[in-house]
Amino acid sequence: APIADRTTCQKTQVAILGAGIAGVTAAQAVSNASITDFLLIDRNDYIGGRVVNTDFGKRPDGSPYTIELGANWIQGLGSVNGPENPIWTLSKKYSINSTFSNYSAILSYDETGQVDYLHLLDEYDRAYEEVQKQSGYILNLNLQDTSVRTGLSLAGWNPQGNSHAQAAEWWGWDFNAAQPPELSSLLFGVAGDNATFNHFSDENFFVTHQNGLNEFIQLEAHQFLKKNDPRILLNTTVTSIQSSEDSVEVHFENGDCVEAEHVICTFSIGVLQNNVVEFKPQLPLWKRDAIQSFNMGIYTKIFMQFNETFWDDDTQFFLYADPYERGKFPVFQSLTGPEFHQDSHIIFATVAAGQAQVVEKQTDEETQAQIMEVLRSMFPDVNVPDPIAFMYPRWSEEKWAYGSYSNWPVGVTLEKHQNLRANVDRLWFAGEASSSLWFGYMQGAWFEGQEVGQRVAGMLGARVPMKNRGSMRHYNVLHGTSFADGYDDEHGWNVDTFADQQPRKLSRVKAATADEQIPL
Ligand SMILES: Cc1cc2nc3c(=O)[nH]c(=O)nc-3n(C[C@H](O)[C@H](O)[C@H](O)COP(=O)(O)OP(=O)(O)OC[C@H]3O[C@@H](n4cnc5c(N)ncnc54)[C@H](O)[C@@H]3O)c2cc1C
Repeated sequence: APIADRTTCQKTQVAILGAGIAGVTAAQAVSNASITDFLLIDRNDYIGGRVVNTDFGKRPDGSPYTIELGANWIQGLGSVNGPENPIWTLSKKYSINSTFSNYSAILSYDETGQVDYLHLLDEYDRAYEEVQKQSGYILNLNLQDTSVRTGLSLAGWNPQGNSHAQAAEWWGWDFNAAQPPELSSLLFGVAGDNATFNHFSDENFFVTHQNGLNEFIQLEAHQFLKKNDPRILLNTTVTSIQSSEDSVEVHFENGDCVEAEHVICTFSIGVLQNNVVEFKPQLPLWKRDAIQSFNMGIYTKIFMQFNETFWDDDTQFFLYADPYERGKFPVFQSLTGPEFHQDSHIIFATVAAGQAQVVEKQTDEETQAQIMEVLRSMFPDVNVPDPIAFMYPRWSEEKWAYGSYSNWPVGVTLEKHQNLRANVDRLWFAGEASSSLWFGYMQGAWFEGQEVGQRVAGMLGARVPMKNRGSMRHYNVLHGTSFADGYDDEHGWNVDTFADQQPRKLSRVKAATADEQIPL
């Protein structure tokens, strides 16, 4: 638009887009570097992003419980003299209530009722130990990555046609990854598991805090922000991000805009993949490729309150093997035990990936009817009543998330993932998905936000740790394992596969340039 038509944007040094964990830690790092001229912007009306709660059900006095719709566990806590998960540290600092998740307090079921197939969980674990070894070889010897499915098969684990084994596998893999083994990278899936559960520790604490888990993020934010601080802009939806050589303009749905020296974008990759925000000029190919290559998993908790507890209240988990569909209401988790919401008669089901997608498209009534059928088959000797409260979020449809959390797919290399992390000049990216070790977890968002906040502070002249100085590395071109002239008879390649019949072979000596990487 001609200069005269343009509204003048509010100027700031750093605009941080998204006030989830990554946005808050980025702002904190900027603030800790004595840079006070920044803005923290979010379309929601609260700080916390995917750490979000809601009121649910009723206590005897009529008041509701607080339940977590997003992150619920602090995963991998830390050991006495070893490193500690920063989320655990903060949860202790702010006295967030949580309870040890006892994964041995589990019973197994199928469509005929309670059936003990828990030995399959051990069998899966033994196969998974083999997969862990494969991951180590792949990393150390620079071997080609493959899927967790392939790794499990090579380790002798084949749940085909066995619904009990499929339930055990869902419990072992999908419950955390939010995607099935065939969609998960063996190398990075296992390494990510190790980063959380070996580097820190193998415990998970389930948060029951009645002010909501995101209280720790809000209290931490208010260590450096005042109450009603004008630097926080909530209810503000970003529609476009326009980069130029010496500044970045951020435009909002309400017509306002901000001009910043640096912008830190912490939107989920679901948001970035769905083009809700327009980038002008469009992001470079290496960045768009990385964004579109990563996976966003869906993980949905379906909450129910009954007027009685018809399940064993000493048991935390009820594993269900559906005879027809893998992952159909595979786990029910009781919250009525004394360490949770005692006598609340609340239980919730978890679904992930394709099953979550189906459930999120259905009405509450449809889903409730399906769940009741499952519960009545699991407890054939009990008169299972209908729930008195029922609700679940629709993560795949939330315009500010488009999914629950990321999962590393087969085919994304460390370099391609680095392209997801890297800045494009003055535009920086951070969030759980940009963490190569802790993608999918709150701690991933925490570490990435902090690093990028420090880098931006460093660009603005602040003293920051050496390792976080300057632009982030990116790769313009990512090479495959085969050269064009290797597509020959010896490899069964005896016709030309170019659509326009124009062979465009690159020679072995000439490296591809960014231009040549334009998709054919
Ligand atoms: C169902 C579920 C279960 C989970 N379980 C766990 C768990 O048990 N343990 C664990 O460690 N982690 C868990 N996670 C993952 C954890 O919640 C995330 O890793 C973490 O919260 C991500 O933080 P973030 O800052 O990267 O992103 P976000 O929290 O998504 O922050 C990004 C912010 O950007 C805002 N935004 C997006 N688009 C726009 C726009 N156009 N304009 C303005 N603002 C915008 C959003 O509103 C959001 O607040 C779970 C997540 C989900 C959804």
